[in-house]
Order: sequence, then structure tokens, then C-alpha cells
Amino acid sequence: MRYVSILGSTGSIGTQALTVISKNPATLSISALAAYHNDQMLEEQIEYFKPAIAVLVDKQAADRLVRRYRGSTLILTGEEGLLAAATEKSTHIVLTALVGFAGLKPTIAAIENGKDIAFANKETLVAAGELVMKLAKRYNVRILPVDSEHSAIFQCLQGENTEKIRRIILTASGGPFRGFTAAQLVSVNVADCLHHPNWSMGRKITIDSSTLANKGLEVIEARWLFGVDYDQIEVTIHPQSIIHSMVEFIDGSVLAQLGQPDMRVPIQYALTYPERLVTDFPKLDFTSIGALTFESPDINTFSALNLAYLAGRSGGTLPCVYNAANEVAVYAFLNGKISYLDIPRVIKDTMSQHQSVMNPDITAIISCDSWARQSACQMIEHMAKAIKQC
Ligand SMILES: NC(=O)C1=CN([C@@H]2O[C@H](COP(=O)(O)OP(=O)(O)OC[C@H]3O[C@@H](n4cnc5c(N)ncnc54)[C@H](OP(=O)(O)O)[C@@H]3O)[C@@H](O)[C@H]2O)C=CC1
Ligand SMILES: CC(=O)[C@@H](O)[C@H](O)COP(=O)(O)O
Ligand SMILES: [Mn+2]
Repeated sequence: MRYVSILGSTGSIGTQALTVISKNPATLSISALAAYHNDQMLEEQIEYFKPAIAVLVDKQAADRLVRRYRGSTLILTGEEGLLAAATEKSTHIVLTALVGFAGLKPTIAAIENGKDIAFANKETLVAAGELVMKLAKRYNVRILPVDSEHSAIFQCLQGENTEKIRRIILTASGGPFRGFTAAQLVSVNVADCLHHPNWSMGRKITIDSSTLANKGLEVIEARWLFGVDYDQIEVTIHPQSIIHSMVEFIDGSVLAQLGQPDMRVPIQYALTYPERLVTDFPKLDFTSIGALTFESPDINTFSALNLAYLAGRSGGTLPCVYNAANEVAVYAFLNGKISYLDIPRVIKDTMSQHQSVMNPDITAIISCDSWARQSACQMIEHMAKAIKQC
């Protein structure tokens, strides 16, 4: 039996992981569940999966649950609760399915306690990839990609030597605005952005997909997961999202991983690796797919992708700044404070104000994240004031 802690159990990845676990009761079991404030859904999950620990980071939400709950699961709260879920003693593998930089500390705690990581929380690898990968090596834990592209690459690399990689081809759907001009992007609204053509996901990553910041984050994620240079990572728009990514080797051979756009498959692979278990999820029917097409990304219009390459190549704390500024800008856009094209503007301007620290330790990364959030927030306040004055 493999015991799983899920950080972010009430979200898109978290709930799909629970479906996978409920379909494989002989192999997978839940030891801890954690969410931010959705007490109702967490309570239902506790009733069904009976974890040792359940956590709501938000104290008021945790209080509501504690007042109602009569079972034997230990209910915890706050950052300490999240760390407890990440390090619960019976846990073998921690699925990091929470959003944003908040995943960094529990991921490190899990690694330091010898837990394997099923990695969905890409922001942590972007902000602190070098540090996290070094820790994983030191504590001899496995880092198993959940992100569909990185799971695809990981699957293509089974039995291969990463030194024989010529390039990685990360596929991108292109999002809801593929083919749009900058002029057309001026007036897009939140509802337009939340309409991803192929995947149903949480709000933050869906906005990221639309700006191509998601692909930018994934480029940096790939650099750390697979130890390749940025020159070896290429992004190709593949609107059907059937090929989840490809690896070209030095002899010119290309391996690809294909499947329905269904996150339950990479989630299950990460949780059961190296085993493959039977699924009853819809399978590909090649005759009905028709064409698989490819095009180059429009990096001038969708500049968040280029900014990620810039941040990644510069290294140090700049990827952390890229991530923090993007997080702040996305939530400001979702809350109606800035317009869509302000998102890459905020990232670019925050990056340009930063004095990068090379080889950052955890303290430097945390202070860089705080600095970037504060700078991005100030920028957004100025933008909001300027709009009011018009
Ligand atoms: N969705 C997808 O298909 C994919 C997602 N990913 C990555 O996986 C991660 C999760 O994405 P997704 O599932 O879409 O996100 P969702 O917004 O759907 O879910 C986020 C989950 O994290 C919890 N959460 C949010 N903030 C915190 C916090 N500070 N502390 C503890 N828990 C928190 C939420 O709890 P509550 O509900 O209580 O707010 C919720 O359970 C992201 O990093 C994303 O980039 C990667 C590939 C695909
Ligand atoms: C499902 C998944 O892995 C997402 O990261 C997905 O890749 C988003 O689609 P885009 O290719 O549009 O960014
Ligand atoms: Mn992805």
C-alpha cells in the first residue's frame, strides 16, 4: 500500500487525484489531506478517505470544521498544519497540488522527511528549482512530475540517458487566444480567459495558459526536472493537446507521449510509478482525431513566454521574481484591478527592477518572493490610480 498526502485536495488536481485513489484501493490510500478554506468539501473527503490528518490553512474555516466534526481524523490549521500534512509519518508520497509559492515550504519539509514528491505545484520549482532538486538528491527522494508535459517527457525518458537528449519539445495548446493580435487582447475579460479549449483546471493556471506564462513556467520546470539547458527546450503550439510533449535524442529519433487531455493519467502514473495500472478513462481513437497540427508560438504578442526564458537564462532569483510578479498580476486581473495586457507588463517591470542574487538559499528566495510581491503590488496600485484619474 502506498500512502499519499495531498496538499490542495479540494482543487482540480486534488479532486482528480482522489478519483484515481478511490479507483485503486488495493494500491493507494490517503494519509493526509490539506486545503485552504473549503471546509465543506474537505469534510466530505474526510468522511470518505478517513485520513490521519486533515488541514485547513485558514483558521476560521478550520474552526467551522472542528465545531461540526465528530470523527477520529485530527483537524489542524495554519502553516504548521500544512507542514504536518506534508510530513505525516505514514506518508510515502506527497502530491503537491496547491497553487503558487505557498507550496515551497511544505515541499521542502516533505523532502527533508524522506517523502517522494508527486509534483504538480510548478511555481515551487520555478522559484526554487535548483534548491529543491539538490535537496531531493541529498535525501534520496523521487521527484515524479504530474504536469502533463513533464509527465510525458518523464515517460519518454524511461530507460534513456538524459545526456543523450538533443532537445525537449514542450507542447502548448495556445490557449483561448491563439492567433489573437495585441489589439484583440486589449479588451479580453476574465470569463474569456477562463475558457480553456482543452483542459478544465483551476483559475490561476487557466489564466497562465491564456498568457503563455504557463508555458514559461513549464520551460523553467523542465530545466530543473530534466537537467537540460534552456537552448534545449523548445515550445511548439499543438492546439489538439493530444501529444503532451516530445523528446528528440542525439540520433534524431523523437519519442512522444500521447493521450486524451485527462490529468488523471499523469496523476496516476506519478502515484503508482514505476507501475502502470489499468484505467477506465476514455482512450484515444486515432481515426476520429483527424489532424495533429503544430505551429510556432507568437512570442511578440504573448511576451510572458519570452520573459520566462529571460528569467531562466539569467538564473539566480530572477525566476522567483517572474513567478511572484505573475501570481500577483493574475490575481489582480481576476479581481478586476488591472487589464489583461497589464499581466506581462507587471512581470516585465518587476523583473527589470530586481537585483538578482545568484545561488540563493531558502532565506534569499523567501525574501526575494516578498520583495517581488510588494513591488508588483505597488505597480498595480499606480496603474489603478492612473485609471481612476482618466
Ligand atoms: N489543474 C490542472 O489540470 C493542472 C494544474 N497544475 C498545477 O497544479 C497546481 C494546482 O492547480 P489546480 O488544481 O488547478 O488549482 P486549484 O485552484 O483548482 O486548487 C488549488 C488547491 O490548493 C488549495 N490551496 C490554495 N492555496 C493554498 C495555500 N496557501 N495553502 C494550502 N492550500 C492551498 C486550494 O484549497 P481551497 O479549495 O480550500 O481554496 C485547493 O485545494 C498549480 O500549481 C498548477 O499550476 C499543473 C498541471 C495541470
Ligand atoms: C494540463 C496541463 O498540464 C496544463 O499545464 C496544460 O498544459 C495547460 O495547457 P496549455 O498548453 O494551454 O498551457
Ligand atoms: Mn502543463
